[in-house]
Amino acid sequence: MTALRKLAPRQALLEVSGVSKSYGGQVGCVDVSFAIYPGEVLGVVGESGSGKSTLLACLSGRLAPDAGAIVYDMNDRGPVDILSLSEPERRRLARTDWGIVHQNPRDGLRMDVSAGGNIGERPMAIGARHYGNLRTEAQDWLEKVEIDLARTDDKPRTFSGGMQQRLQIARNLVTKPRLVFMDEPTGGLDVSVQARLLDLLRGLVRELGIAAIIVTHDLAVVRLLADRLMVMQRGRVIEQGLTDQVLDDPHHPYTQLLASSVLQV
Ligand SMILES: Nc1ncnc2c1ncn2[C@@H]1O[C@H](COP(=O)(O)OP(=O)(O)OP(=O)(O)O)[C@@H](O)[C@H]1O
Repeated sequence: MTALRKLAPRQALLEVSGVSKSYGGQVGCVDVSFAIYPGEVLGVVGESGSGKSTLLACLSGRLAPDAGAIVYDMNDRGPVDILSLSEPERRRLARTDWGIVHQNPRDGLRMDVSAGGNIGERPMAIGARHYGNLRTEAQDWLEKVEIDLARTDDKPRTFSGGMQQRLQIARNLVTKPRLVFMDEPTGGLDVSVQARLLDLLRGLVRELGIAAIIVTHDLAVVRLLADRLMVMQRGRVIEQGLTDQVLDDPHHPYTQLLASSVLQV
């Protein structure tokens, strides 16, 4: 008789259950639950004020939710509720396993440190010391994000918005995090710059096998980048599923409106 091997259940990288956060009487997000697996890209869309940024801030440990659990599968410890971590532990996680790409690159870059220095900081924070290797690695990443190597020693404040955003991406990805949180990564950029940046992001995320949670109000961004999509309205998740399925066959009236407004453009 052939022995049937039992498949081990796949461990989620991040498992979120019942997360809620309000600001006084104001609803931030309500009872949000989902799981994300290694290498998967999850898009979170919704109109302004639907709770996307609140959710992202809770997930990345920048804001304490009022209720719920956020369990992250740590490399060295296995699944841990991030709310139970001490502040230094959470900071270490943010420097090693996670990346955070802010909408405004000024929030994610050190504007008074050179471009090369911005990239080298994360490897240094986890122990890299050899100057020559750090510079080579920084320049590899500048090339990956299409920034001229002649700008290695320039400060990011002398860069265009698109270059700053590409530098912020390099700074986050250099240590190959397992999970990257992105808040409107192409917001505030010209349409032509957005398209190039999206292409670049898609290539890097796929090449490195990184899981990502991307918050955006732009359906073109999720169409291009996200394997799965979660739609939020008034703080609640109203629909989630595979991106193409949700956008091509939306069930909730709000998602139908969202999908049809894109088609009409
Ligand atoms: N610091 C705060 N104090 C009070 N209310 C807040 C605060 N931050 C967010 N809110 C409220 O929480 C709700 C969700 O806001 P949030 O910023 O998470 O939405 P969003 O979907 O990210 O919006 P946007 O796309 O405009 O950034 C909104 O009603 C907002 O007014």
